[in-house]
Amino acid sequence: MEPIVFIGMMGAGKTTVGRAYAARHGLAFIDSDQELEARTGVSIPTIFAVEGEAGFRERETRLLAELLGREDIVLATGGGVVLRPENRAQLRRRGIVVYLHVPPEVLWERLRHDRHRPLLQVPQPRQRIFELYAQRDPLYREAADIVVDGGRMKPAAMLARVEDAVRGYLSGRGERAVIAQGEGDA
Ligand SMILES: Nc1ncnc2c1ncn2[C@@H]1O[C@H](COP(=O)(O)OP(=O)(O)O)[C@@H](O)[C@H]1O
Ligand SMILES: O=C(O)C1=C[C@@H](OP(=O)(O)O)[C@@H](O)[C@H](O)C1
Ligand SMILES: [Mg+2]
Repeated sequence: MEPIVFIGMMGAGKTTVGRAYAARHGLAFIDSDQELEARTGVSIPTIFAVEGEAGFRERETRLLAELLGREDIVLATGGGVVLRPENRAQLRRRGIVVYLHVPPEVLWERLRHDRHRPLLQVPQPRQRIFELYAQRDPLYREAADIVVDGGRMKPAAMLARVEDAVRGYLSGRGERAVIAQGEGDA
């Protein structure tokens, strides 16, 4: 099966929910940012500091193309992966793409003390989240096969919604209904 790919804003729960989804379904989990950190040996903030956002985006695009070629993985992307049209096209071509949609005020509650996201190290981080949301929400919707709405819900509740949505999506694709049944029973 092609990769199940989580997209959405910083703090939407891509890493948290993606890892849990993979564990429940016996799939390998890869987080794009963690993979970049493992390969470069430095943190995401350090990549931004040394190469700028442009350097980070180059690495992100190359890695996305590579990982979308794999089978039977769950991929958590970084929030900015949809910025490049070529990435959106790749996502649409290959991958079951799940947009975790979380409103910006909830994202802010989760991220206000976070120091690991370089784009939020600005004087007005709350405003920045709202701006990024306004810019990116249409791009996530463009790239997604499935949109899952979340708000102030625990990761387990979000995971349950994702499982329902993916199962429904797969069962609408003919032969994949068999796979979806198996996953649902797991
Ligand atoms: N459903 C949720 N409810 C509350 N906190 C969450 C939820 N999902 C994730 N979090 C927390 O929000 C932060 C960001 O989650 P993360 O999975 O890293 O998001 P992303 O990878 O989309 O940026 C983490 O501290 C995580 O523990
Ligand atoms: O939104 C973004 O542009 C970014 C999101 C981060 O990932 P998360 O969405 O997992 O926080 C990480 O890729 C980098 O800091 C840039
Ligand atoms: Mg993440």
